Amino acid sequence: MAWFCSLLFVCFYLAEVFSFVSILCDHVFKKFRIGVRGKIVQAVSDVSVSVNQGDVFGIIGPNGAGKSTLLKLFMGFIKPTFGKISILGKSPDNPQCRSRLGYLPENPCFYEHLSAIELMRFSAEVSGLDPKKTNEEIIRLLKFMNIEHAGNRKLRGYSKGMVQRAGICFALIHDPELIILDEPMSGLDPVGRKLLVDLVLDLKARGKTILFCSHILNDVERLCDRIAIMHNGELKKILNRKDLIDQENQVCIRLETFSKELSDDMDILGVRYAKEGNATIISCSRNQLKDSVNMALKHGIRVEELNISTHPLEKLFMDTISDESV
Ligand SMILES: Nc1ncnc2c1ncn2[C@@H]1O[C@H](COP(=O)(O)OP(=O)(O)OP(=O)(O)O)[C@@H](O)[C@H]1O
Repeated sequence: MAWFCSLLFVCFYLAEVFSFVSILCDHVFKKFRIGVRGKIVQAVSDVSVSVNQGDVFGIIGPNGAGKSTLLKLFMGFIKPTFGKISILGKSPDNPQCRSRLGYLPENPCFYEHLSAIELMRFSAEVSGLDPKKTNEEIIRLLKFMNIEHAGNRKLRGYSKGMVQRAGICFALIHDPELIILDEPMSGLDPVGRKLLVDLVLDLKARGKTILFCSHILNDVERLCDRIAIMHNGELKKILNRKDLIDQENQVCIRLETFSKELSDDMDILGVRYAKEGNATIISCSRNQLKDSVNMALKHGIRVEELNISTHPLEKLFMDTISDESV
């Protein structure tokens, strides 16, 4: 087993060297000490994950799960108590790596006396972007996020959603390879959310790597190649598109009586039968639905309820965080 782990680790590093991996996080822990007695909060606990170049990777989890702390560790704003993080093949606090990163914090707090254009120009200069390209990008991004009419106005006069839009432009002005967004949908109206979805898809099409955390499962579901579920500082599960499709295919049928032929919970050819009070609950995939219902009707058993999974991520999320044994 030990040799297998070592081999896996070597493979991880080789992939990183050849730039297939944008983020590598290896057994990372982060503790905070709070209060005069130095009580310990374990914000991140033994998280190992890798994000491949060109992927859209989402992190979801309840409030206080450790999502923002993990993103701050990736950005190098705080250091892990234990474990190793590599961003674009370098340490997160390496300046060369910083200029290739774009970041939107959870609550953007910019100098309010600057306009959105001044803010973006500042970011572009710090990142060493060609001044000619800077002007083009400023216009393009302000237009894309639909705030070009307010580009010269001071940020102190912006609404929450406008600050968020300016923050997204700020994160992208230097055309970074890796974009880390903490709650990017926060404060955006439905039009703004749609713009952001289009923006993420455009960035993905251009080969960028995007990592974001969000509570809006709908957006996470439609954008991400992989989704990590965090709870109590731990990474409980990583889902891919196939997991979502499998879940979407799930059907739950409630029959009015418990079949006498079923002595206990049973699994027959992928169809699961369970007792719930006097009823039978059948869980199967959509293509088994017709046969399962026909069989019940043939035996004169009435179908009381039929549930077809329409929010696969929500279901997988709720199951994961309610199952403490995971
Ligand atoms: N600087 C800090 N000092 C002490 N505790 C902290 C600090 N930052 C985060 N924590 C604690 O770490 C835990 C994880 O916080 P974090 O902000 O990462 O959660 P989150 O998943 O982003 O939550 P939310 O969805 O509410 O934004 C929480 O218990 C929080 O109180």
